[in-house]
Amino acid sequence: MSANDDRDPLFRYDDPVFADERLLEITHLPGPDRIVGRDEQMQRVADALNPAIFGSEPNHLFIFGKTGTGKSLISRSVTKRVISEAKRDDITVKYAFIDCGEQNTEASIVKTIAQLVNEPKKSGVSVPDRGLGTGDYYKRLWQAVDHCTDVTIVILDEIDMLEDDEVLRKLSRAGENRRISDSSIGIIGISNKIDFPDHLSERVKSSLSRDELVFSPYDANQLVEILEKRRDAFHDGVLSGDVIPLTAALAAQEHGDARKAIDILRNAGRIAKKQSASRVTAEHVRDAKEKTEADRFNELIEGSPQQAKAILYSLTLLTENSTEKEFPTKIIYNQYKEVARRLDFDVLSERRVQEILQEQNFLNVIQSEREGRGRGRGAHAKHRLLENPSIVKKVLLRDSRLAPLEEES
Ligand SMILES: Nc1ncnc2c1ncn2[C@@H]1O[C@H](COP(=O)(O)OP(=O)(O)OP(=O)(O)O)[C@@H](O)[C@H]1O
Repeated sequence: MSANDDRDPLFRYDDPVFADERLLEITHLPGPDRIVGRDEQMQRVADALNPAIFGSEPNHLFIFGKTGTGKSLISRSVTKRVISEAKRDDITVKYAFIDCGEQNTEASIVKTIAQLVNEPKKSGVSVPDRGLGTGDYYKRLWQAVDHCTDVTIVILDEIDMLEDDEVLRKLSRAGENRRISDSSIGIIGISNKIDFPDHLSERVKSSLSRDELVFSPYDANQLVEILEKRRDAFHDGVLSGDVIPLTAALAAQEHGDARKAIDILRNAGRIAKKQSASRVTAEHVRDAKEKTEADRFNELIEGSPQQAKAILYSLTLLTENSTEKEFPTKIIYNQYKEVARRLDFDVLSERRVQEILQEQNFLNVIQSEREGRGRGRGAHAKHRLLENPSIVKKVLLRDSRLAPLEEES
């Protein structure tokens, strides 16, 4: 009798494809021996954080680069190494990793850092989830930082999504302003937008001295190397010879994006497993690319209201049926009116549609550029999809309220 004979037959207990799928999950932090081609950037981050090892204030640092170029990986990896090195001299370094896309208000950022750092027995304070004003959360943060750590490293991912940059000024000047006396704080800000510092308020710009670092995209060879170092996520012999080079080539098409490469490889394995295939092949990789792009687009529009989806659908129809790529608001509006009627939606005003297009531009779903300058520029903007229309359409039609469009198309 085998070990699985008494298990519930409803489930599967073997995995013929993956040996350890977690190695391909986005939350997985690979060890230094699996990190490829980032020695120089790692050294620069280490230089900025170096004082923390002795309990002194690190230099603040902004890291820029396109998606999937290893910005958060290198920040987290070096921070962890700082923490363990400091520990050898009894220095406590803690870190808070915050995604400003999800938490963008001053109060929620301060609260989260305080909760991550705080040990109530040491600080004598608690940090409740709700019920305090921003000022009170700051007070508890200073208490927590002073009593529970020597150095706190705050990593702010997607820092350009911050609603108010005042939090940067307060965190960076906490020591100087005697908010904290026995501890210090270092900030690592991460962004895809290289011009982000230009948008900081003058107060923050002048008070936040920092180093800056740019991460360039990977080339296809580096992507191959990154994937090779995760090959052990699969059982021996499961990956066909062309799978890794093809995955790397597809991920390098727009820019060398390691996140996309790893996502495609993981999805290819999942598709193969679903089909009960014994090997992952080039065909699985191609299907996985489409799924990866659709999932990514889905993440971008997940929270969007149905009216916004109808507007995007209108832009998709225009894109599909024309050699043009960019369309003025007016044209999109005319198409939208027809789509809204077909869906039995209330028809929004042109001004509202313009606003929604601007929001989608902000979310990086579309790109909007004004034509000329001066007043009324909103109405004269031109918009284009940033994703392949067939993928956009597929994802939009996943929404059951938009599904009737599929039957008619
Ligand atoms: N040099 C590298 N070596 C090994 N794996 C890497 C490397 N760079 C990135 N990765 C992997 O690629 C994925 C994306 O990396 P990461 O999240 O650091 O990118 P990012 O630049 O912060 O992207 P985003 O702006 O989208 O957050 C992660 O799974 C990470 O482990």
